[in-house]
Amino acid sequence: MTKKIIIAGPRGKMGAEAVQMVDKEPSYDLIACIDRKNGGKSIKDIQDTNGLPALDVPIFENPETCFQEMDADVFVDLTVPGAGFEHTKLALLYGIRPVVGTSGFSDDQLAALQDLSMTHGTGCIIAPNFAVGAVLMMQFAKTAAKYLPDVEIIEKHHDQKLDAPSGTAVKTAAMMQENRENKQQGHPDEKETLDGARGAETDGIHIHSVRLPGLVAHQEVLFGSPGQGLTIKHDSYNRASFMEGVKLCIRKVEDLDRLVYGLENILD
Ligand SMILES: NC(=O)C1=CN([C@@H]2O[C@H](COP(=O)(O)OP(=O)(O)OC[C@H]3O[C@@H](n4cnc5c(N)ncnc54)[C@H](OP(=O)(O)O)[C@@H]3O)[C@@H](O)[C@H]2O)C=CC1
Ligand SMILES: O=C(O)C1=N[C@H](C(=O)O)C[C@H](O)C1
Repeated sequence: MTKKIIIAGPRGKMGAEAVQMVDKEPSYDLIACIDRKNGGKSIKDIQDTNGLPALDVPIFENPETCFQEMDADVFVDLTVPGAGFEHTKLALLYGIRPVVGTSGFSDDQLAALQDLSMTHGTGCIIAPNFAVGAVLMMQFAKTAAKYLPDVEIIEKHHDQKLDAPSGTAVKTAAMMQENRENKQQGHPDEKETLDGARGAETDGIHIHSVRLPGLVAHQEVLFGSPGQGLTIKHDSYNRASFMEGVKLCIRKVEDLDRLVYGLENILD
């Protein structure tokens, strides 16, 4: 059966990639987009932005009007945390299943969406990373953390990224923490002579964020123990790397009646 899809953020790097992917998939129908700057136009009016095709798909500025007027099955959000949170709440209220790639939600925002999804019995997937290789990296890191509790994360992204650390790094740390003994790393008396030298820290795990032009999305998880090291590394070289994961979420969200956080929970 054809899946009717709404995408928010179509002019963005990920949004434009998702519009192209949905357009090419015979069983998907892109019925609308949400874009705060182009309400009343259609995708063909803004074609060529990040390679958008000339599609006769209406654009809504107001997400609520879009969800009210368009009878969609799935809503895909690829925007920024503030707008993404509001969009996702509204989609759940209107019974449209959200697939959210937007990163940077707070724990409170995640908990609020979890509650809303549960209350309405409407499935929702929030995936910090849609690339299957990245999800495997996180799972391998989780396994390794049981045996090698000394670990640091280096994540590297393009220099247009708004949030740091990346959603992937935060999720990797949380997954490792499920398996890792609590541990103070480094010298107990260590001092930063330059603020931030040791990166950010969550549950004793340090995360270092690199932002450079030319990069897409890359992460290394470095484990150390006396006399040995282990590095688990993943690279996304382009945004097509995320699209199989988006498709998987669009397929799986239909069967859910609650929020799932992370692609690893729905991999076949
Ligand atoms: N889960 C995953 O696998 C991946 C997730 N991401 C995440 O997806 C999100 C988008 O990434 P990317 O495409 O690279 O980012 P871009 O900056 O290229 O695109 C973001 C889009 O969101 C729009 N936007 C910004 N602010 C608002 C707002 N307040 N309301 C509505 N729309 C807004 C922007 O439009 P405007 O011009 O109006 O600002 C733009 O079209 C990020 O959170 C990123 O971390 C990225 C890659 C993979
Ligand atoms: O902004 C990006 O580009 C990416 N964001 C996600 C994140 O914050 O982890 C996923 C991927 O790393 C690309």
